[in-house]
Amino acid sequence: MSFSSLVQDLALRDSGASSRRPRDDVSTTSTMDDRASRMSHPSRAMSYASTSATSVSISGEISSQLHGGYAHPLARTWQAERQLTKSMLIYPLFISDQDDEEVLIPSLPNQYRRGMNRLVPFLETLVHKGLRSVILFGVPMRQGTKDALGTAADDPQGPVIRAIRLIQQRFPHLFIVVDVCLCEYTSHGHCGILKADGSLDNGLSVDRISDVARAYAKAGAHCVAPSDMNDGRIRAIKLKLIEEGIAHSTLLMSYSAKFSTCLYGPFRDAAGSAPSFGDRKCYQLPPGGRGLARRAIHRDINEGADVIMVKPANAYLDIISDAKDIGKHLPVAAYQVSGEFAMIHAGAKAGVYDLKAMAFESTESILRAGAGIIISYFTPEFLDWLTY
Ligand SMILES: NCc1[nH]cc(CCC(=O)O)c1CC(=O)O
Ligand SMILES: [Zn+2]
Ligand SMILES: [Zn+2]
Repeated sequence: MSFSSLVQDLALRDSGASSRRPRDDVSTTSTMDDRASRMSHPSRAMSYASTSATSVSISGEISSQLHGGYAHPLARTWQAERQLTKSMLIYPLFISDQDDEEVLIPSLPNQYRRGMNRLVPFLETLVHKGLRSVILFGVPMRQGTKDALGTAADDPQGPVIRAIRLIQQRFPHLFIVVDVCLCEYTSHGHCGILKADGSLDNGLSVDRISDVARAYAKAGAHCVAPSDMNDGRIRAIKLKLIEEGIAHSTLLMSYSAKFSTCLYGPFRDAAGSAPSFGDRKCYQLPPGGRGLARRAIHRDINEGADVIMVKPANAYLDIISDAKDIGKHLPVAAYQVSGEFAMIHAGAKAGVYDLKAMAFESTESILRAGAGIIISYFTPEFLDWLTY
């Protein structure tokens, strides 16, 4: 049989099939019974046999038939290398030093800044729905708490250390990540200690940041995640965890590829961490700097990071893919940041798309790029939307 007559033959058989049932609605109307009867249909079996009998390679008209591979909803899930599950999600919490506070953050839809006394009832509901992990950000609201050294960051009576202890005690199965940075605690709002000329003093900053990380880990954090971007902080933190005898039980997640972006605006509103002068362009990465991100990822792996993070996520999928490629032996995390979340909400509100559909699509694209851990403000919604 010639190739063209084979194709004609297959086309005829196909049109025979479509006389029983319209071809196009396979995905919506096919039932298992329907499927089973088609599978065992003798003419079907013959057409497969005749395909292999001729030495036609799987090309052209035959390999162009893709729809069968994803007609069924289950088959569609098989097309993704990773399925979104509840255990991939980390939920950001803003913890204020005003114990009774529960204040909506205007630029960050449905997100609140909460004091200690509001934490347990709020988390109770989420834990019941399957929440596995949170990332904590401390927000000192009290006047006079901030200084040039960010002293309040590791205050044992400050919101973060108290929240670590409380959460660990009340929700022993919740994995506690703590963001480690000074910008929420410094009077100038930068992510470290400054020199007289206003630039970061890398040595002093790394020393201070690693002390803060050690304090959080000692208080019971399962994971410390430095977001400051000072050079060499991963190594310094790892050494202090080893010195403290807790390196074996503390995960070190590095914000390795953290870009300087306009997408952190709502977070800075929430945490009150906008710099009082200048910007973060000399320590956070320039958005075009793919090579720089690759170098930072390599460096942090060599310095002892257990997980590498890319942030923001959706506009940086190539970086996530690079991270997966460079860090073959490490899990990759991605942070869908405040501005991305606010943007998705704004689009939905403007009628551009359905919020849930976009929440899933944006998250699935992050997984597709290579991340297996996602820090997401959509976590409470996903706990409702996902079954496991
Ligand atoms: N170092 C602080 C920090 N840690 C996490 C975020 C951003 C998170 C978000 O936008 O959701 C920021 C903001 C910044 O660097 O200015
Ligand atoms: Zn910072
Ligand atoms: Zn931070």
